[in-house]
Amino acid sequence: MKHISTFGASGHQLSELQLFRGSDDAPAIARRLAGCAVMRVEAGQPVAHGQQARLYIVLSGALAVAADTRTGMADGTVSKVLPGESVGEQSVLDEEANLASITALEQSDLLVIEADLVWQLIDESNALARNLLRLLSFRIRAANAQLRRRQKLGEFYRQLSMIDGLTGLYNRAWLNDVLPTMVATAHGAGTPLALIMIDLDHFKKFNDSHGHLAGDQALRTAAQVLSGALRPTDCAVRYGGEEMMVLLPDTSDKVAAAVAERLCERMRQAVVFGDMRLPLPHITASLGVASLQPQQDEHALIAAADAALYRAKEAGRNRVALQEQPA
Ligand SMILES: Nc1nc2c(ncn2[C@@H]2O[C@H](COP(=O)(O)OP(=O)(O)OP(=O)(O)O)[C@@H](O)[C@H]2O)c(=O)[nH]1
Repeated sequence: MKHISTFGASGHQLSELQLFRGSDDAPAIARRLAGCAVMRVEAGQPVAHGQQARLYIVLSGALAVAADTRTGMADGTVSKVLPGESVGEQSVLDEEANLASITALEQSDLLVIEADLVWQLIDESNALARNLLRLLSFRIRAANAQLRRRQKLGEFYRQLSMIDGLTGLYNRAWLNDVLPTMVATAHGAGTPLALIMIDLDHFKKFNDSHGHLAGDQALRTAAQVLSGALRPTDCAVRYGGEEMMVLLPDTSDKVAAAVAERLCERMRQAVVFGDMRLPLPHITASLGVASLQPQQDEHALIAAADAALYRAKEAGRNRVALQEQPA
């Protein structure tokens, strides 16, 4: 940055500077600014702002202001500051060194106003105070909008990490996150909670006979059967390889058993296409149903459904087994 002139000698007018628009006593303010430095900064060069808080007003050229790098808000957002616009007003107001990284996009001439003088001018000029408030309000709105965008993006990626890529069902991470709350809610409200564990039958054989890609397609088909057969409040999860799970909040054991029978039947009827012309053999599934018992936690609920599933396999597969009732 090179000192090339003062504002008074630069030929620029107060009316060019947005922050001073509408000033009641423009000549007096122009006189106060007359001795302020005009600095030249070459394209690509940083605007040195050091520890001293200063207000920079672009007289010609353009600056790029990158988002704050120290507070972790840096996300590649760059705003452009054009002639008449200012940068650094916030550092002047909160007396913090400027955290943004400012560089010249082209050769630029900048009016530099030291913090002390900015404060004196705020005391003297209502127009400057008003313009500053407007500018800050605009900046706060822009920052809020950016935060909201970032939150939405964060939520999007969070949800994405909870979805199984192959089937589109919720994954184990989602289950670990949500099931403890579902169990606590059911205990707290005294409402039932049912869980159905589903395992495709002889799936190893299916894979071995038709290939892993056909196996993947069968898993997708099974997931569609589950998603298509449930109420909006029910959730389907891919629990592991060919093991899936359905959570049925507020559902009695009798209703859950009926749902499991329906899923078993639809699974039997589902058609798996290896490609569009070639239907593969039907798949079947074994299902184990459990209902949340008093004092039971999520692990015990899963174990009960797993035990029922095991009995369904033992009894010949392609069927539903209910949890054993306490004697
Ligand atoms: N294609 C495909 N196969 C998978 C995937 N995840 C697990 N598997 C397969 O699922 C099969 C599960 O086999 P097993 O646990 O022996 O059970 P099974 O052959 O279904 O026999 P039963 O459960 O006793 O009826 C294994 O061959 C796994 O490789 C997957 O994402 N895609």
